[in-house]
Amino acid sequence: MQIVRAEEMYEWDRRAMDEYGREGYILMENAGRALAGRIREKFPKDEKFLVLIGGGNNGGDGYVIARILKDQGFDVTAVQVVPDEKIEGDALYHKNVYTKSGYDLAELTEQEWNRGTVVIDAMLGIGVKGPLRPPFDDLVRDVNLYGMHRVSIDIPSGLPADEGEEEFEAVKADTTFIVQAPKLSLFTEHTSGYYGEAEVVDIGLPPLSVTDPAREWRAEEDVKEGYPRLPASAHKGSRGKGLLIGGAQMMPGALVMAAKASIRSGAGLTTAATVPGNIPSAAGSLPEVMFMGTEEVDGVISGIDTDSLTGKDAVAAGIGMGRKEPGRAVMETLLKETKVPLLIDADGLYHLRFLLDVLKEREEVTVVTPHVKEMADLTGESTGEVKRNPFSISSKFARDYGVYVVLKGPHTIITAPDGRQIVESSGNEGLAKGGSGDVLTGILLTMLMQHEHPLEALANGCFLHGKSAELLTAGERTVYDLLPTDVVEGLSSVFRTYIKE
Ligand SMILES: NC(=O)C1=CN([C@@H]2O[C@H](COP(=O)(O)OP(=O)(O)OC[C@H]3O[C@@H](n4cnc5c(N)ncnc54)[C@H](OP(=O)(O)O)[C@@H]3O)[C@@H](O)[C@H]2O)[C@@H](O)CC1
Ligand SMILES: [K+]
Repeated sequence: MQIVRAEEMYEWDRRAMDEYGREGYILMENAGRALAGRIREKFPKDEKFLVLIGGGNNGGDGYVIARILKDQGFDVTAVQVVPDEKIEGDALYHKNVYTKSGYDLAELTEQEWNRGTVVIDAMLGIGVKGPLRPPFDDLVRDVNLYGMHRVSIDIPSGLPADEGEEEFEAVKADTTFIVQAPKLSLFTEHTSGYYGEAEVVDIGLPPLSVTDPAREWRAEEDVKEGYPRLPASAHKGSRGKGLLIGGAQMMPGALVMAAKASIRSGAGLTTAATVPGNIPSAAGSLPEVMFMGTEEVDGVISGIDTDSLTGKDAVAAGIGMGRKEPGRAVMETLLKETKVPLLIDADGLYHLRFLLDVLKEREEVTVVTPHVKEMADLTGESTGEVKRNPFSISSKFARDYGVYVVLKGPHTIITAPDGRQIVESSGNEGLAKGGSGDVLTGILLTMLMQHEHPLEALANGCFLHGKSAELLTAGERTVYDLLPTDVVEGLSSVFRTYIKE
């Protein structure tokens, strides 16, 4: 499913009319009808609806919804919150249909506020610009104040559709029925909460690609389709030989979790390279993994035998490695000498910010997997800027350095060097724990070895990780006690449920 900016949504609508000959008022009828259908399914007939209608096409949708619900016998009070001269075009057409149907408009009084049980917010859609002007400033506050169930049409009124805007006042919806395609602000941290429970409603626009490069929200079916099948003749070579590099003397756990996640997610053979002192205990807990010692200074990795890179299908480095000086040279060597996909995470990302010129020179596939803070440090932006602009900041970094970016968060945004983006939303707050990232790194290492396309590999890896958490907390675990190591064990259920034929 495409994730659109406001201007891309308008482009879609315009092409539907200009190229496909669909009249605007028919598109609005279809939109309102689809939306009313969802409202009817969600709420019992004894609810009292208050429909607030604004002056643009969002208000036009509101007129159609109010009429259809009234046609079907629902108790609906409709209020046009702007003067008559503000209603034009397709919205005016539908206002006329509404009034010719014998339906009237009410004044918004204290009584109406108190009578309603569900408010349908069709005041402002994706056309909102700048700070709210009267009467919307007061109306938005009132909608948030009265104790009705708040249903926003397309987008909570006042909320920007795109990323980036910092200051706004908006309806805090309980439910949002999004028209045709999710907008960027559904996925940005400071805006997503305003949507409440969000559902995309297909209003029947012709299937057009309006995002270029493609920007897509992953559905579960896509994962199953895109997942590489293991041939019956699979051997460890065909499943991939991966190398994980990380771990300092005081931090053995990260590498162990990543290695375990790598083999559980299907790697043929995983080798873990770490400081020699960590090997006995790590090897004891992971008999399936091969271990090799690195050079070491002050308890951290200071050098790696580049022969160990030969014969590998992918390499992941940086987890639990520490931030001491010697690590930088190790990362520099890896950037220069790794001829297969190289994934850099955690402390590796810390070192990477001093090696951006080397990164730029690298020609083979490179993947970085930052969370917001790490992304901020890599790009020199503030964490606030990254949170508000995750799509464009990821895209710029991916293009500037020719890398794949996995920006981790409640909605993980995966970006290819050409700017294509996939949002993967599986997972829950149980994953917000030290070690989750290490598990993801292990899974992604395996995915990079098994998929033909890195973007697909990374999206599927994020899915496995997030879905494992979801399945576990739907069963024995809760978001409070879930551990990263549980997520590794939970992979079996994800494979069984979503991948296995
Ligand atoms: N086109 C499509 O692709 C499709 C669109 N569809 C629907 O149309 C919606 C978009 O409609 P839209 O473009 O008419 O804009 P919309 O959100 O109603 O707002 C415009 C109104 O808001 C006002 N206004 C703006 N800012 C303001 C502020 N700060 N403070 C106060 N007022 C402000 C502005 O007033 P003005 O600036 O003119 O005084 C104008 O009256 C979209 O969300 C979806 O629901 C679907 O049906 C089908 C596909
Ligand atoms: K709205």
